[in-house]
Amino acid sequence: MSAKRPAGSRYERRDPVKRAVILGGTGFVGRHVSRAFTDAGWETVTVGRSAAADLRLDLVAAALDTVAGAFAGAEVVVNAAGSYWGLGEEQMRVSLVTLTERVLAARPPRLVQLGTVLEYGPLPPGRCVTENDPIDPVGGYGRTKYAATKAVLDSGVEAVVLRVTNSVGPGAHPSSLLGKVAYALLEAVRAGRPARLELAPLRAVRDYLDVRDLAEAVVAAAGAAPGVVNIGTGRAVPIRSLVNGLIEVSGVAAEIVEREPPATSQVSPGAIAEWLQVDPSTARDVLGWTARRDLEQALGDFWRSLN
Ligand SMILES: O=c1ccn([C@@H]2O[C@H](COP(=O)(O)OP(=O)(O)O[C@H]3O[C@H](CO)[C@@H](O)[C@H](O)[C@H]3O)[C@@H](O)[C@H]2O)c(=O)[nH]1
Repeated sequence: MSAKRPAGSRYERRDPVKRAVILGGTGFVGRHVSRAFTDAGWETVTVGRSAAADLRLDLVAAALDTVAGAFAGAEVVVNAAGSYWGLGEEQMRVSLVTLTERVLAARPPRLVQLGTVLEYGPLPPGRCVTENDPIDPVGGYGRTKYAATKAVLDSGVEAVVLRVTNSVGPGAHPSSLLGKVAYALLEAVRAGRPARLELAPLRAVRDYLDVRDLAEAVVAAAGAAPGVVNIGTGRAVPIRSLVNGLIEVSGVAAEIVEREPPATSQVSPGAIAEWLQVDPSTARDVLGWTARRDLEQALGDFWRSLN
């Protein structure tokens, strides 16, 4: 370790600022990832299709040279890109797998790939999902995310794949369960009436993270040994309690109506996994990371971010 010099001295030498390129850096998770890197002293470049991105780029359509150019000067590239809400499996294949293949073809110096715990097969209630559990995704989302992970692991690019559980916090997607609830509550506030929340039966018990904890896991992964790491809290909570918690912080009078959706409708990417709890020990040992925020805060901050 070098000796400290007085600040402002002409001998002062700062470490060069490291650059992280965040693909999908204007999305729900990507925005928080970008913020966490900035907070940790990194320079960040967000890449995405929206005008809010530092670099506006469609990673599927752009020329490979252009994608490679986006990685210039980067120490690490984070892949948090790819839409999936409301998309069929074929469309998800393009938005998640083709996109990842193109990122790999552009040879990032180092990659943190955001995968999902839905890449594993369903586990019996009470069991924690570990990195050694069988890969047997049930839905189209889990299958396509796994195909993207496999492309990463087979590519020879130095990469950490994070298999992530559900997350909530400011900017949560309007199509997610908690997004739907929050926007319905907001509409009710604006209309000055109680909310009526029509939902598929709230049977699931899931491991939920504050998205800002997830973002810190990504920063920790930027310097970690290559491999696959599951990211979650290690605690499964009934999603009904999260819905009720959100209603409570909103202060809006609400009626929940639970109804089986038609067999043909896709409720959620992970509707099949009713029980989901992550074993957080690899994340702790390999990344030195543990979730530390509580969900009440995450729900409250999400609600306040909409007002
Ligand atoms: O009306 C509804 C809507 C959803 N759910 C359930 O609520 C949970 C959360 O659903 P949702 O917010 O739609 O997200 P998931 O399908 O769980 O997918 C999220 O969680 C995955 C990991 O767990 C991530 O990989 C995905 O990116 C992320 O969108 C799931 O168990 C759903 O079955 C209901 O019970 N009723």
